[in-house]
Amino acid sequence: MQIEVNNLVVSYHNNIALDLTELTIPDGGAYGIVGHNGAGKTTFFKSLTNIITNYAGEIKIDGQNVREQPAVLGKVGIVLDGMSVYMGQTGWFNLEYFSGLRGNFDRNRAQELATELGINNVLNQKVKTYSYGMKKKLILLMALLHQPELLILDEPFRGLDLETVQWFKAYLQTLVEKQEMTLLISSHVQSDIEALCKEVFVIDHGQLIETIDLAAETDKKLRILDTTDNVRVQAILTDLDYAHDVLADGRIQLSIKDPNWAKLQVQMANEQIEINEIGVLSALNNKLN
Ligand SMILES: Nc1ncnc2c1ncn2[C@@H]1O[C@H](COP(=O)(O)OP(=O)(O)OP(=O)(O)O)[C@@H](O)[C@H]1O
Repeated sequence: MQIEVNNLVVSYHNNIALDLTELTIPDGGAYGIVGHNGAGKTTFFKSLTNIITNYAGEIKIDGQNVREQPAVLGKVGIVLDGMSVYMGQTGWFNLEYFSGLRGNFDRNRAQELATELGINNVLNQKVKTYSYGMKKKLILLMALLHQPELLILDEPFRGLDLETVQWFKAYLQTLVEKQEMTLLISSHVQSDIEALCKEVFVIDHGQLIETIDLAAETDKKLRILDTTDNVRVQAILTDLDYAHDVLADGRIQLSIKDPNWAKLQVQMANEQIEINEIGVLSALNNKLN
């Protein structure tokens, strides 16, 4: 589902929390919304889904104005961090109750998804007996029940164990690739965003400050190089006419796609310069936390 935002301004008590002049998110694929704490990510997600409606400007999903034609949100699933469910009721009760709000409940589909998510055996228990991860999976299940064409996930991995996060990422990738879902996801963890998203929108103080094409970044194969003699390596790079940058801490940023990469390695070996570290440089560095 395509999202179009025009002149969106959201304020809390006269303080502007979000001010997006223009933002278009194409249909299909996974997109990251990143930014420091308080940047406006959750506010953006809430506005997209009519949880917040008191704003100036316009939001369209698949050409429908969400405030005026909220039916379009029937195809949208959202999981906000800290979303609440009825803790004193069972998982089944919550699934039926929240599905009922949308008008129908497909028990078989719920059962299938619960099995995939590994929470089928706890659905008869009260939610207050669930672990944090189980509760999060229950909320995800609610969002997936209606086969959303757009899934919005706010910090979906926070508090989950590594194994669950890995499973969850693979599951989301399948949804995006095989079911052509559009995924909008926020996370403060760089590797999560890099693993899933092809494009990332960076929000700062409520404004869109940058759009990063992660696929193109990966193609450039930019690396951070740290060696036993970075000063000498810089001189070699200059001699080789090898495009590079030097970071404040002396490490060197270069592309291993450069035709001189092999020559550099030979020269370093000849001069007995060793590589301490060669890490991936991401355009996302320092933009998430
Ligand atoms: N209900 C509210 N009342 C008043 N101010 C709010 C409210 N919700 C959010 N804000 C303010 O709006 C701004 C944006 O908050 P928002 O929760 O959208 O940020 P965020 O990018 O999701 O942050 P985080 O990464 O910490 O979750 C912040 O300055 C926050 O303090």
